Amino acid sequence: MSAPDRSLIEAIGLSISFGAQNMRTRVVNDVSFRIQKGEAYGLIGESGCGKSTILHALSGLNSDYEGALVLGARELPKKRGKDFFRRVQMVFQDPYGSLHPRKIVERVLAEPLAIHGFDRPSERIAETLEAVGLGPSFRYRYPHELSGGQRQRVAIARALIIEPDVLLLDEPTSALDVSVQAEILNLLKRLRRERNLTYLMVSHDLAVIAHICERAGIMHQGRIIEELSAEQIRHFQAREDYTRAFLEASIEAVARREEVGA
Ligand SMILES: Nc1ncnc2c1ncn2[C@@H]1O[C@H](COP(=O)(O)OP(=O)(O)OP(=O)(O)O)[C@@H](O)[C@H]1O
Repeated sequence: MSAPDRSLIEAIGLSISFGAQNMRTRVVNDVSFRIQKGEAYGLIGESGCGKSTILHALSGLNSDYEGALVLGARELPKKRGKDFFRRVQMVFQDPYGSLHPRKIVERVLAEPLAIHGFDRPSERIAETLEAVGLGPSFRYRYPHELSGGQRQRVAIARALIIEPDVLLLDEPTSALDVSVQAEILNLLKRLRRERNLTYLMVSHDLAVIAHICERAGIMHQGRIIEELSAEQIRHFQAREDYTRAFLEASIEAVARREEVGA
């Protein structure tokens, strides 16, 4: 596959290890990929293959890595600055854990606006709630008054409200029921189109990746063993035996998802 011409995000020889000295284990091994501006790129593979570890390094949650991570042609410093967080926002898997239980939605959304010095907070909160499909009444609710899908919408609104360029999506639908997953995936698809966002999405679910992403890196034991387009995924056009077996094991899930229109 030819490399994208205008990459916004790039990982170059990324390696990540955990543990002290002689107990150190390398869980991400010399991983490189490029994501074009406006593209949705997926990282997929079995549990424990290193997907979330890559996302955590890129998001600034873990600065203990080797290799380079690049945003917009500039290598990112290990300690990310405020501007990085304005441009790159993360949405986590667990919508229950990621919202503070004692903060109403309005406060959840007002905080990033204040941190990054945005004007017109009240209008921005109303606009963003509407963009994620929540009416004005949600503004004054606590997380415990929301369903899992509604919480994930709030988490997406919190990420979007400061107008980032990039969303890092860590299994954003895997904690939700299948019908709700479909709604959130469709929302993410629409938001990317409307706002020209760039996505890096991690999932163990091939159907989710094939639905959202144009390309994906198939991971196995800390490495990207192959990159495929969504089209190649749908047609099982894999070079590596491991990828073919992985695709075949996921075929039913992809077919089911297409039936429900997610
Ligand atoms: N903070 C940590 N300390 C030690 N080991 C870790 C740490 N975080 C992750 N690991 C290990 O690194 C490996 C990769 O984990 P990672 O969470 O990136 O996998 P994953 O592909 O995202 O899988 P899953 O979908 O199950 O989260 C696993 O073996 C995990 O146990």
